Amino acid sequence: MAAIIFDLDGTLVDSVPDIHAAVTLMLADHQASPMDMSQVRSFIGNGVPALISKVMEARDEDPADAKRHAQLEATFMRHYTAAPAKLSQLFPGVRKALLKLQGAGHAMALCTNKPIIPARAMLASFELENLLPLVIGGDSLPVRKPDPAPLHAAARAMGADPVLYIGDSEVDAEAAERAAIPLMLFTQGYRKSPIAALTHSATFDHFDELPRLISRFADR
Ligand SMILES: O=C(O)COP(=O)(O)O
Ligand SMILES: [Mg+2]
Repeated sequence: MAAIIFDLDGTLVDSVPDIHAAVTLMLADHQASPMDMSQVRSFIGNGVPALISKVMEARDEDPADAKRHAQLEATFMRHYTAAPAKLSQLFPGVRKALLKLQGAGHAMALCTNKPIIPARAMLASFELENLLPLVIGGDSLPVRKPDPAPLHAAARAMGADPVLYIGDSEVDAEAAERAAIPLMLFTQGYRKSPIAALTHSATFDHFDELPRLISRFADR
């Protein structure tokens, strides 16, 4: 029975609204004007330090200014951990699909570049913590996706074979390829490239399709 690893932002949860809200509060605290939601969405995928660097670049600040970067990151995290799941929503069908997969006996884990504290808080808000008890966050290991190590760590912890990965982005495709784990690409997330540009084993547009897709894939 295949074990399944899920990405979080842009895969299970449309999390941009809360990330955008925390960026807006961070910018306000540092006397800067807000940024629109679509720009913030394009900065998501490589974790919080990369998000802060991209915000700095967009504002003609030098992301290599470590002191300024650390200040902004601390401000962002203060706002974000206070409300990681106030405006965000699960993508349609996520809960039903996870319940179905759990019922079918699949071991499941979360592997996200989001720091572990807001990642766990988000799972709790959506009452998914029992479905995804194992969480590898962006700060759980010295490296994050697209390094394959977080996927390997999740796979090892579940101790099951084969393993499938469900994600939405360029980062997920690269991590899966480097980990030699098949990726099922959710097409409605935060990907910036065309589907064909990303290495994947299957695609799906709605979580209602996922349980059948996984059982067909595992039966091959
Ligand atoms: O925090 C990010 O930038 C992305 O998070 P994800 O790995 O859950 O998509
Ligand atoms: Mg993602």
